[in-house]
Parts: sequence; C-alpha cells; structure tokens
Amino acid sequence: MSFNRLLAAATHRHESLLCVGLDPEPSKFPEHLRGDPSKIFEFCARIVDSTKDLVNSFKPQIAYFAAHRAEDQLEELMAYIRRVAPDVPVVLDAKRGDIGSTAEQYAREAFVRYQADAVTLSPYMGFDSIEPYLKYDGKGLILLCRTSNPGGSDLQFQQLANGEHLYEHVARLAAGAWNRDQRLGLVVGATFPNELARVRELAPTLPLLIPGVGAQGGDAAATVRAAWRPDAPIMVNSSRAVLYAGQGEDFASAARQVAQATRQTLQLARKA
Ligand SMILES: O=C(O)c1cc(=O)[nH]c(=O)n1[C@@H]1O[C@H](COP(=O)(O)O)[C@@H](O)[C@H]1O
Repeated sequence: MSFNRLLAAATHRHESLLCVGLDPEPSKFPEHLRGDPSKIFEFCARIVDSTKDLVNSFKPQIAYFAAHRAEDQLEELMAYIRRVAPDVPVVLDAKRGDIGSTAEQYAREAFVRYQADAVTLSPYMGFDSIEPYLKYDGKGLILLCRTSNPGGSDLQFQQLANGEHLYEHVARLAAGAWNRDQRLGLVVGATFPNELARVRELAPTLPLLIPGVGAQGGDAAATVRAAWRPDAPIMVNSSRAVLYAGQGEDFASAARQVAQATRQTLQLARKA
C-alpha cells in the first residue's frame, strides 16, 4: 500500500496524529541496557511493541544506528515493524540530498535495503536530487521546509527577490511544480506554529511531519490547530520524551504512558 494510504488508514484506525521517533542512544537507555549498542534493536522493539496501537507512524533516525555500526539492527527493526505493525507506515529519517546518481543509491538504501514507506530529504540541491526517489512507486518523500531548530532561520527564513521566504518557496514547489504524482510531504517544526500555519496555507493537503513537541518544547495543541485539516494528514513526532520516559525495566510502559498522553492532547486539540 502507498505511504499516503497507509498514513491515512493508521491515523483513522488508531485515532492518532502521533509519530514516535526511534532515536536510540545507548547512553540514555534504561539501566539494564545502558551503554550497550548491541541492545539497540531490543530497546526499539520494546518501544514499538508498547506504542504501536497509539501512533500513525514511526520514524527511525538513521544516524542513531549508523553511529554505532548498527545498520543491521535498523534492518532488523524495519522488518520487525512490518511484521508486528504492518498497518503503521515507517518514515526513515535520513535527510538525504545529493546529485542524481548518488541520490539513486540513497533511494535504494531507503526503499530497497530498509524498505521504508517514506524518507526525509533535503530539497537544497533541487528537483533532480529528489527525482530518483520518485521511481519507487507509492513511497513518500518528505522535504525539509521549516525545521524545528533555531538555526533553521539562517537559510529558510531568508527573503527571496519576490519577498517570499525560502521555506515558503519550498512549500509552494512541493505543493505544485515538484509534486508530480502527489507523493511529497514537508517537514515543519512544532516550534514555529506561525510558519506551520503558513505552510498549511501554501500546501493545504500535503502530509506534514512535525517534530519538536516533547524535548524541544513545541506546543502540541497549537501544532494541531495550525496544521490539522480533515483531508491533510500530519505526523507529530516525539522522540526523546517518549523513549526515555522511564529508566527501569518497565521503560516500555513508561514510554506508553507518555505516548498515550501526547496522543490524547493531539486528539483533544483536533476535536476542539
Ligand atoms: O526531519 C526530522 O525528523 C526533524 C526535522 C526537524 O526540523 N527537527 C527535528 O528535530 N527532526 C528530528 O525529529 C526528532 C526530534 O526528536 P526529539 O526532540 O527528541 O523529539 C529527531 O530525530 C530530529 O532529528
């Protein structure tokens, strides 16, 4: 099934706008697993088990695996999620961006090696750096637009000759000229609710990946008010606040509680 359809179905079935980010950092693991990179799969699998009915997506961040030579554990995790939660789409957060011939390898990595449903990409190198990913039918391409970090303003908030900010231009391209077969989405930080609303104006139906609630302090309810539309899916990502909610052997149930509370906040804002 295509990424867009999986996301719409999981949002509906699980009544959730929550994306749990899988950013495994062994030094932050609960005590019995702490500091052991060989436990990355085990840690993430328990988080998946305990949250899979509460989310509309999962988002593993590739750097947390590669940094520990744990790509094999990422492969194992992707296969595990497909097996235990086949109705939940997985966004591989890789933020790739390169010339076409190299992008072909990155696309193969995301969609053949890891079998992700969608991947995050930097649009900075232009459309020909995005095009190779479009060869994979049904897969989602989620472009960085207005990122959650303070330094995101350095480039994304620059004004172009027509007065538009660079992030607005990216949103316009993703909703229009670049969106040849309706498979693009955008990353917009929860830390910038005004820009989130502006992106929603420019791209009324695109899926949005919205990181920045939880550890980065973004307001979950304001995020939903700015970005949610009945026909426009959103994935509100929380990673550290969920993953490291508990430090004991019951860490997965502590993670579930935080995921449940975040999902509830998002749902209440959606119904308000
Ligand atoms: O593309 C992303 O996922 C992303 C974009 C962005 O603008 N800001 C951002 O924090 N992220 C990712 O979202 C996750 C946020 O993690 P927490 O701050 O722990 O919830 C990390 O995996 C980041 O790499």
